[in-house]
Amino acid sequence: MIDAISFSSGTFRYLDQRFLPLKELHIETRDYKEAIEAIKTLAVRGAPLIGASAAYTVVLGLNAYQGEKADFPAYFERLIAEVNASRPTAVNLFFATKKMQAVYDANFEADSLETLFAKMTDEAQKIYSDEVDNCDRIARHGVEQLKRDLAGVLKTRKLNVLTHCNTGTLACCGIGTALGVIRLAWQEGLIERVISSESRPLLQGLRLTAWELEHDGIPFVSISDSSSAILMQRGMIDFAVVGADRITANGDTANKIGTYAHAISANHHCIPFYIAAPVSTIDITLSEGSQIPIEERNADELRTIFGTQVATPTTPVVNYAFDVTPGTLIRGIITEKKAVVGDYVKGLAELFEN
Ligand SMILES: CSC[C@H]1O[C@H](OP(=O)(O)O)[C@H](O)[C@@H]1O
Repeated sequence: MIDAISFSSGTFRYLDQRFLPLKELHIETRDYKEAIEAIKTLAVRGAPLIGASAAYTVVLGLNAYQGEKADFPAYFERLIAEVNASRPTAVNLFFATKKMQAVYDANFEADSLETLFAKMTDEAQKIYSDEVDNCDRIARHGVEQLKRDLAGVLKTRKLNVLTHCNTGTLACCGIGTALGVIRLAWQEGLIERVISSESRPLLQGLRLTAWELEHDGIPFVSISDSSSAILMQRGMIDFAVVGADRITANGDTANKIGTYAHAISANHHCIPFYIAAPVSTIDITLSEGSQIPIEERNADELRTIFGTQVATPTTPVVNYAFDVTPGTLIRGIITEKKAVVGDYVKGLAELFEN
């Protein structure tokens, strides 16, 4: 499997995704500020991977602490705030730092700093390994949902699937969320071809999903984001499955910019549109999608293409990194616990009941 991130002996190691697919550059760091910068610049990216990276970043911060135990609470509060400020939309980041905070809250008083830091390091590793396992479960639930919903088509032929951005190992720690569903469906002989939309402006689809699909030998084509509608109109897409950065209690879903347009087209053409995401991406505290903070990124991400100026430096730009697809356009939300279909308020709430 692709080695997107790892943590051992106090060192955070990551594959710098900004240079893929043309260069595979692995970076090692023990500096939490460098790790924060890697998240900010999308050297590491993808909601579940951002969560695991955030947890490892906290551990780097712990290992850098040289002070007395009495002064640690103030240091830790600043550290968590710095990590939380790195990117605003993917709720997995905050899910991870809350998990680290919980270990701190439960053990700070009783433990030495050495013992506490060891427990928090174990928690970070668990966050990572849980996301690896979640991908396998999401893939299974997703394939079973496809077999139910597309049984008619599957009687005569395999399926063509649209996906957006990158939701594979580079984004999720394991086989992927949406791309995990696609990988397992391919292995089970259900997939004819993957349609991977480029995902401007940072091209996670054209660069990263294409790289992962080529790595696996899965047939695909890359398309411009605006081409999905004509392929649907021509019957070239049977379903769509994408990832998520934050899902609210009613099923509204924030995902890479361009997702909403794909969902509108899919709805117009009666093509099922699925979200695949771990429960760690669901923010049950938000009732609907307008409450999700949408990251706006640097205008030069549009004005230049990987260092080549393509618009004037003063061209006005609006650069939202995400959009929100209403739950009403979503056929099902595939999680590691189950596929939630229909009443999202009830179905998503049940995921949090023991
Ligand atoms: C399963 S990753 C979820 C999500 O993260 C990506 O955003 P980014 O590349 O900006 O980190 C994209 O929205 C994926 O669908």
